[in-house]
Amino acid sequence: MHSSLRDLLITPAEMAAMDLAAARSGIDSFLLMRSAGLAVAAAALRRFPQAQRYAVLCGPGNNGGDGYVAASALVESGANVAVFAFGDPAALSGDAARARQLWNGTIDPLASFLPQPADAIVDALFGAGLSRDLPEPVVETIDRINGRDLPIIAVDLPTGVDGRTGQICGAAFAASHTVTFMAKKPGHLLLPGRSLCGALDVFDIGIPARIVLAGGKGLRVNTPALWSDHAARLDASSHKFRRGHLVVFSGGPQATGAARLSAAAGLAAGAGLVTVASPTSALDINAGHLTAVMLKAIDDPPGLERWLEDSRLGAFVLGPGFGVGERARAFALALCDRALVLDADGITSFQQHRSQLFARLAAAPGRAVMTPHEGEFARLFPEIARDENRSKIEKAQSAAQISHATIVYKGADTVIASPDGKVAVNANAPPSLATAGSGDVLAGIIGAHLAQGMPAFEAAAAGVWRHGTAGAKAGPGLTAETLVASIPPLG
Ligand SMILES: NC(=O)C1=CN([C@@H]2O[C@H](COP(=O)(O)OP(=O)(O)OC[C@H]3O[C@@H](n4cnc5c(N)ncnc54)[C@H](OP(=O)(O)O)[C@@H]3O)[C@@H](O)[C@H]2O)[C@@H](O)CC1
Ligand SMILES: [K+]
Repeated sequence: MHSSLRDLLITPAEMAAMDLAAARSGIDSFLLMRSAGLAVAAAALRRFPQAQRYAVLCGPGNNGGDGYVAASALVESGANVAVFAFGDPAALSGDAARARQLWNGTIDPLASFLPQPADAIVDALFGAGLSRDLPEPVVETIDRINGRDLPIIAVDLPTGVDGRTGQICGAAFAASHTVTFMAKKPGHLLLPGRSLCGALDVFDIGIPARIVLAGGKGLRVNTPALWSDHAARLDASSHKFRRGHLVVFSGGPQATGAARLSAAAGLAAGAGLVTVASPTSALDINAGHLTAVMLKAIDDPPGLERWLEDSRLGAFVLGPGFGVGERARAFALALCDRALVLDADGITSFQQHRSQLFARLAAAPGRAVMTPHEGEFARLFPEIARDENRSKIEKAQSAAQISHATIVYKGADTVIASPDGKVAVNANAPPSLATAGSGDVLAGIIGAHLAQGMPAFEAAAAGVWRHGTAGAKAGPGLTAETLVASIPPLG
């Protein structure tokens, strides 16, 4: 695959537009379907050579067309193949009708398909063109097959997974393997779709990279390619590779641990100096637990304003363990024109005061990152959260636009979106990352990046990636402390 396509995400609508552009440039669309079907057949033979029968399930559109090509290729290679169709195969049109003519065997109705113990199933029922909930007979077939521990190769997407959103349209195959074409789709990365794809292969069927790149809207998988330039610049301009002053705000005497965890993560992630800003009432407790991290008493907004006159303070993390309420709002509003990670209680504090925060962020030239998990996202963006039509990517994009902050919409499929339209989906987080204190560590890493001068989107994307890598390195029994110890180098 062309290297520039490796991290690209293409929605089904963009893919359809690219097909048209490819056809207009003189590329024969049937040859694309042929390449797609051959890639599926090759994957089936390579992955499941022990199958006694390949059962190819074909749908009413081009996904089905890929299935007929694959079925013919499998027979040519000597395999035992049976084809089952949903809908009337005689009603196929265009390339799919042409592909069907390649198939010389019988075509049985989908409803008659009885899985056998040594079957491998090729799922070519619906792919990118799925536009509504699956019809009942298809749902019944999926229910009959899922859970029987048969290998399933999905063509493009497991039938039932919406390629734009990753949501399930009534039911979906749980595939062992998915073969898609040219570039990944959002539904391959967003949950629950990602958990249904099995191993994912992206196969180049011959649409020129320039057409694919021109047709994509800049959706990306979060990898170092997105932000490594900024990391390299830091490396070059800082001989110690540690710089910037990060401030993390502590809660009261009963709630200091979260801030210290963020501070420790910030230090481990490369901030040159880290200060915990603590209420006087919690100074002794914080002092008893801090060594390399400094401590400063900050009790109220006037005290904060005076301290902020020191321009060497680079970036701020506000939220972990801080407490919800008026004080959090006053502190956050005072920091909007700086580099700020607003997390946890800092976000929840604005549940009833959203427009005040968004207006301040719109007016302020700072670098703001907000890191809501699903519950916090719904508190700050209730209308967007409720809209079942939008994908998680689209929700994060809308939230970034209306809030004027970079949004890190957390989860196993974290999405990072900036107000100017940049967006990335993260895919390197192990399930064990969902542990107490994990979010505090993430906020600290992003804060360190901001303190080092990275732009907000890149700071956030790099933070999410390093956090995921640290999770993988710390292993299944990770705690927030081992996570901090496992943060990998930035460059
Ligand atoms: N460049 C590429 O990427 C290439 C892609 N290729 C392949 O093409 C696939 C996309 O093909 P596609 O657009 O024909 O869509 P597909 O998924 O077959 O379904 C469409 C059909 O299903 C119907 N339909 C939809 N939902 C339904 C429902 N719930 N219940 C019932 N019917 C429903 C819909 O009818 P309609 O919505 O119009 O009523 C239409 O008839 C793609 O996934 C890949 O495998 C390759 O061939 C080569 C190049
Ligand atoms: K499919």
